[in-house]
Amino acid sequence: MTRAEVTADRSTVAGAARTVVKVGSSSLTQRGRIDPSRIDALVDALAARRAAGQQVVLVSSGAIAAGIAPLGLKARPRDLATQQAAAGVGQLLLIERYASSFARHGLTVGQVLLTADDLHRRGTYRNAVRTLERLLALGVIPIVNENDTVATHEIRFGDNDRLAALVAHLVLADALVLLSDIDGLYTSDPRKPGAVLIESVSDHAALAAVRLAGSSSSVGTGGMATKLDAAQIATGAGIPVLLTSATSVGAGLAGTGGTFFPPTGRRTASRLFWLRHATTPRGRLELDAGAVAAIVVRRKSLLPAGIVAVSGDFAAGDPVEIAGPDGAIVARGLVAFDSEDLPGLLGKSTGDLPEEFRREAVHRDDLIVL
Ligand SMILES: Nc1ncnc2c1ncn2[C@@H]1O[C@H](COP(=O)(O)OP(=O)(O)O)[C@@H](O)[C@H]1O
Ligand SMILES: N[C@@H](CCC(=O)OP(=O)(O)O)C(=O)O
Repeated sequence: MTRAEVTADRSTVAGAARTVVKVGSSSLTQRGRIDPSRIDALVDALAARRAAGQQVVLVSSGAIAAGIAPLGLKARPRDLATQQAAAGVGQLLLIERYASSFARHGLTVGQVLLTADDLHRRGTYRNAVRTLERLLALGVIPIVNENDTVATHEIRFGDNDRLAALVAHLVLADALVLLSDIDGLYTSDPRKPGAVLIESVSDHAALAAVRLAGSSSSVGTGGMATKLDAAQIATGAGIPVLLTSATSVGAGLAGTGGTFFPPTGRRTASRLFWLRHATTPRGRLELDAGAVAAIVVRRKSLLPAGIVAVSGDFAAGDPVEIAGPDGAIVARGLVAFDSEDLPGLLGKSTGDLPEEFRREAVHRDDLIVL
């Protein structure tokens, strides 16, 4: 790609009518507390964007990190219950601070806390979309975080980089800007000599050569790997991504600096887009060859008759992976039965099923072929 083309692509970030901006814990907090000056600097840049008539959705981490000092803790807690308690304390302080900082610009904020389950279920997915759209229409800045006080390891989005990519898809954003404590992706650990900033990534396969280290901060969770996963999810949904430092947010929103990821796929409004990227399917269905052909080639629903084995512990509505006779994963879907009910139904044609179980195991509207 020539430099001129890269520049043209980057202009999509500057001109985006709707942008999702994600900021990490390390860029908002210091020594277990919110750093008000960093919040103000971020808010000033986002408010300037709004003043230019562009919409912004902020995905902000920092709930756990902001709760550390107020709880008298020395470091980020390791156990889930204390993390959840810290998030309960820190999220409130964070939103309070954002609200007063945006108020300096005459802007109102709205808190949106999501769990992965909210996006799995059709009803709550639509609610989330509707609420975000209405907040934006009302001129509010939505501030999204994972609902950490109830999210356990099994039901987490994984990290807020992934959450930001899914939110960008949810609101059909025109750009995703990931802000961190580093000014972009480097060829190797930027704390060591020899690392070079990568300006643009149009071929995700080429990233295999990049050496990724963990987070350099004591409060960040994912390091670079989760940012690259997020960039891949968003660009695959047609959304350009810019990865830059929170201190360069103004330049980043103007499309300069950082690492740019041009879109690789088409824009899609599919509710099931997230399913392709769901971190942890709750179970697995193994099919016979006929059932694989039915769902993959003929795009039919999956009936209990075509399932030969079930594993995992799941409830109706949960995401499961679907494998062929050779064990290869061919699809993902939202299963319509609890795991304890399915084994007794396998191989039976619909007419032979007890009346209360006479339905598809995975409806084709809830199925995504990989
Ligand atoms: N190849 C790399 N390029 C850039 N940063 C890297 C790389 N490998 C590891 N990192 C580290 O990843 C960190 C950012 O991740 P993290 O701390 O989780 O951020 P955040 O809290 O902003 O989400 C950087 O501070 C950097 O030290
Ligand atoms: N939801 C968590 C953030 C988890 C997370 O991904 O943090 P980070 O790596 O700083 O973006 C919190 O607010 O503490």
